[in-house]
Amino acid sequence: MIEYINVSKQYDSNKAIALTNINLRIKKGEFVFIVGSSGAGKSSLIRLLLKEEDPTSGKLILNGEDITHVTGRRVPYIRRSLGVVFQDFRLLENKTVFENVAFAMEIIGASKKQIDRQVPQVIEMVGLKGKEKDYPDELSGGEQQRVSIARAIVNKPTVLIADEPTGNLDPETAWEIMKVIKEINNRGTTVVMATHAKDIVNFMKRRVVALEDGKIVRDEEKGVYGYEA
Ligand SMILES: Nc1ncnc2c1ncn2[C@@H]1O[C@H](COP(=O)(O)OP(=O)(O)OP(=O)(O)O)[C@@H](O)[C@H]1O
Repeated sequence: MIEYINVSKQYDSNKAIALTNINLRIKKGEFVFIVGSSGAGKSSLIRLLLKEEDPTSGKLILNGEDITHVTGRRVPYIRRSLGVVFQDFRLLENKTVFENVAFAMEIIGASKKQIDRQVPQVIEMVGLKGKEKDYPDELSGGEQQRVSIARAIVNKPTVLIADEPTGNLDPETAWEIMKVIKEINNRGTTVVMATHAKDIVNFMKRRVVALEDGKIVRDEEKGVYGYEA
């Protein structure tokens, strides 16, 4: 469902190559950790999938569609099948928990009826029932990340992409967030998670793809973090 075929990315012709000949196939329902030191290319790999950047060469397939080069108008439709969670939550501070999640549905033109049905469901799923009317600044970091996860999954994406989702959280809260992400994966959503969280990767025993200097140096079915940091 996600396929990188010989993908390379160079941001600037006089700069180093961020990704070199990436061949990676991720099946529906898989849980994949992307690991590697800072600058190894994890975020670049994700940005290509989100169509924030085009590959310099190679081919990128998502759900059977060639998305290597797509025109601007098609990009929002591609993004609908991708839910994204970032390290820094990126919530709208002037909107409540409910409104933050509802906004993701409003953007794609969902009806009020659909919103009123789906938003409470995902808010409950991420464990925030009772917090619907709270604003982000009234929530803990872990709770804010739960809101951002609810927002990412409310439109039922086929893939959840998480770029360092536990990076701003203490270890205990990080585990709580991982439980939520794991549950989303158990319900059938593919998860691609870039992370430096060694303990989490080692405990989960999921597929691990390791990048170094823009190249895949390891791809293991039940992998470990494999670095000391
Ligand atoms: N917008 C950009 N313009 C130019 N070069 C970039 C850009 N984004 C990333 N790079 C370069 O591409 C390489 C890979 O960076 P990338 O951000 O993908 O690494 P990363 O593994 O996600 O790192 P981190 O763990 O710090 O987030 C680095 O050499 C970086 O300097």
